[in-house]
Amino acid sequence: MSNKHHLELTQVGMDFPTPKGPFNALQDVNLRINKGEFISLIGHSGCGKSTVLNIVAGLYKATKGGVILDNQEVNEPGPERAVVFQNHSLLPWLSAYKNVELAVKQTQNGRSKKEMKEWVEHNLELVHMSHAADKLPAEISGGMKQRVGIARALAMEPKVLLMDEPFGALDALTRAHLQDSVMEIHAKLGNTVIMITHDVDEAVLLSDRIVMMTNGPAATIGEILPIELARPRNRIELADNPQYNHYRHEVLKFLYEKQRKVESVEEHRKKQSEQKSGATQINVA
Ligand SMILES: Nc1ncnc2c1ncn2[C@@H]1O[C@H](COP(=O)(O)OP(=O)(O)OP(=O)(O)O)[C@@H](O)[C@H]1O
Repeated sequence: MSNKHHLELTQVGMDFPTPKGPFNALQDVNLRINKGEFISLIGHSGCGKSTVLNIVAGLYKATKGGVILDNQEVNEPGPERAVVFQNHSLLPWLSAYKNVELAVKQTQNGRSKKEMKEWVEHNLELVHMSHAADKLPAEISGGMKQRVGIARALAMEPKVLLMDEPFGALDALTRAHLQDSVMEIHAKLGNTVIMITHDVDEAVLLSDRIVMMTNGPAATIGEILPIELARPRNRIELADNPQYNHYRHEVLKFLYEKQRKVESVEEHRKKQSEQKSGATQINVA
């Protein structure tokens, strides 16, 4: 069997059951991702980005098509696909160290006590959180909690790191620091990453390719923009780089000309609450 592509989404479609009948959120989503690629998903609120991510995570089952990771069909959540959500989701009664340790214990890691300690410490070090290893989530800032969430995901040694607006709730400066850390970690570990973002600069700075989604219903991939900027990337140098600005412009053009959102935020929220009525809650920006 061919192993050319590491992660493949083929003809993925998703219908959600609603009181008014099935709602076709996604249609014909096709994407081939290579090992080590950093992919951003961008598109207007409600287009289906989280649905795509949740299908890759194995949290949702596509109603059409499917996902293959290293020649194996994805049918359920697994430690080889770790997820980082916008709201860290750390266990509040466990220290940063214990939160990471618990995640590692859930994988079949076969580490001795000493190796486990070294591994947890190593992952906290990667996200620059060694100094706060013994703090509870309530004792650290939002940015620090997000760092621990990333350490926890990385410590599981996932083949694919899935991030749903990981920096969405952070102030601009903290966000910039975390983006730099994620770029550093990606350069070091070479994980495959899929990240949802609403931030055009973040998408251009971090990605190898930006996947731009059309508005729903029946949302799909509208365009894919390869970002051919040399790494390591420096945000200050890139601010004056014409190629960087060209990429930014392409994404903005897609979002605000080609896929201009006609629906107001109010209409979107109303529609969402009607559709869900008791279904799983998702984050709305
Ligand atoms: N469990 C569900 N039941 C019914 N409809 C749903 C469900 N989950 C999502 N939807 C609908 O599917 C569409 C895509 O939702 P999704 O959350 O994937 O969008 P998104 O692009 O991630 O949005 P945002 O950027 O606001 O987080 C929306 O119209 C949403 O209302």
